Amino acid sequence: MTVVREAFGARLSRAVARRGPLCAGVDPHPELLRAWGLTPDARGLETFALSATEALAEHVAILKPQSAFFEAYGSKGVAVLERVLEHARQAGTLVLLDVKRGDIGSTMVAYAQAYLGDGSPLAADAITVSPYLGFGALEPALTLAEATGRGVFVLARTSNPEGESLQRADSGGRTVAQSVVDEAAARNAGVEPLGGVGLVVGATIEPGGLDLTGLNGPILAPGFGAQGAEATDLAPLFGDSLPNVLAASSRGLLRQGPDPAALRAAVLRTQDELKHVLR
Ligand SMILES: O=C(O)c1cc(=O)[nH]c(=O)n1[C@@H]1O[C@H](COP(=O)(O)O)[C@@H](O)[C@H]1O
Repeated sequence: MTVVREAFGARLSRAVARRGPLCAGVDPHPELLRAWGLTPDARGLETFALSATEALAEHVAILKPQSAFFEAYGSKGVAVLERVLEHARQAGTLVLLDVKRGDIGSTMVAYAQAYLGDGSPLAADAITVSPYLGFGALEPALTLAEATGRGVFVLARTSNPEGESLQRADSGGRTVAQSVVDEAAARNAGVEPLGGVGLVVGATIEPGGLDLTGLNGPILAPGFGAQGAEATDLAPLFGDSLPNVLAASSRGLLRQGPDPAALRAAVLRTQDELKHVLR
């Protein structure tokens, strides 16, 4: 049964208005577990991920657990991820599950059901998807997300240097990345206050080369913090689209733990920096 839920764009806009545009990543790297005095095993993962979620969730609009760090511990790790999703829900935070899925359409149906289907144990408010098997192959995820009030964030220009040669390649007079932007913009046209098809554009990339003006959707900007991007990089990069940007940071925040007060202080500090830039 599909639960009728308000559209993702509306839910996200409200959350950002209330808590600011920071997306806190929950990336349980083994070295972070060790730095928190935990063993890099399923038990350490559980303590790390649940403590981080508890400390961060109430203070940010959206939380982004990175699935791979949970999958690495097999079924026990996935069970912890399910608990993170539940905890975040209870804290009233939206969850963007970072799984970067993208497959042929018939398989995409199954991925969509797993992460965007009502009643699925791993259902989140939104997921990251890769369009590099073709934007059209994402259709099952886009359709189910829209039907269930969920969102997707499509990789356009990623924060890693290796992405550039593929994403900036020419695709009939525009870059491949721009073609992804244009497809997402077409899906979001006319939706108020914001469409549910977001993009991922790394905060580390050079400004220019991507026209985001017609997107009418959220833009996740990872690379903030540990990968070197700073709040002051956002305005030159995103220009008029700045109000739709979610700055994402994982290790930059998590390295401040395990003290919950220190984690919260890092969130508040980062939100303050963003506030100055985004106004
Ligand atoms: O989709 C993502 O979240 C993502 C896209 C991208 O282009 N670059 C990128 O770093 N990410 C993710 O964002 C997070 C960045 O982590 P930190 O570098 O620790 O802040 C990781 O979970 C990455 O997988």
